[in-house]
Amino acid sequence: MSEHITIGLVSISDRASDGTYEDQGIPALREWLGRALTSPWTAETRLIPDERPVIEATLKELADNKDCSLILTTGGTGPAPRDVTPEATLAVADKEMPGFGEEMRRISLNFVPTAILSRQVAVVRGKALIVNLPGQPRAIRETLEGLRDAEGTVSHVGVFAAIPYCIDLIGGPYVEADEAVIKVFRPKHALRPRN
Ligand SMILES: Nc1ncnc2c1ncn2[C@@H]1O[C@H](COP(=O)(O)OP(=O)(O)OP(=O)(O)O)[C@@H](O)[C@H]1O
Ligand SMILES: Nc1nc2c(c(=O)[nH]1)N[C@H]1C(S)=C(S)[C@@H](COP(=O)(O)O)O[C@H]1N2
Repeated sequence: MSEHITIGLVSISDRASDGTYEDQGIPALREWLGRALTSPWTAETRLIPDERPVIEATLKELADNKDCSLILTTGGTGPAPRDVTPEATLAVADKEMPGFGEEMRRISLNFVPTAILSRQVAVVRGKALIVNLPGQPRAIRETLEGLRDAEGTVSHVGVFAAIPYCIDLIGGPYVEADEAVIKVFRPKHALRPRN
């Protein structure tokens, strides 16, 4: 019963977008989603500078015109003057989803004490869930997949566990993932038979 999903992947970095260094954000997002998703998916990718109007226009285009049910941004969530990803995301929001930011900071504190410097937010715009992730490429896996102990058992569940059901609730496709990477949770009444 898996359905196809279009996912917007937006890397927000002055230096990656001007070629100072190679962007690792979009490759890291692609790599993680490639391992995690068992549903068919395609990506709409954008590499853009830390410019609020550009970020807002990109999020609107992906949500409104490109049929993205999920948009993951990476970068620009910190306190530096040019970090404006959360402001741009909130500016295009219909609804704020505070649980994602709260939980990602909690997960990230297991990895770095500077996790509290990320102002990352998540919002719903129309039929799209938009989630900010920090710019460090490794933060993508850390926040989406969560934390494992030495035996590989999950000790802190990543936020991706809640993303498919959120997409169900806003009228998007039914998305499934590989339990070995991330165990998606849905209430019993919302579960569909496996393919
Ligand atoms: N797209 C990216 N590709 C590779 N590394 C990145 C990327 N974005 C961020 N990083 C790394 O993570 C660090 C922190 O990310 P942050 O978003 O704060 O970048 P920054 O220092 O504001 O600079 P910039 O916006 O030019 O990437 C960066 O200094 C860089 O080492
Ligand atoms: N999981 C995780 N979260 C993290 C980090 C990280 O390496 N891993 N880096 C932190 C740091 S150092 C900063 S400054 C903030 C904001 O990063 P950004 O401006 O690149 O989005 O995210 C924080 N959150």
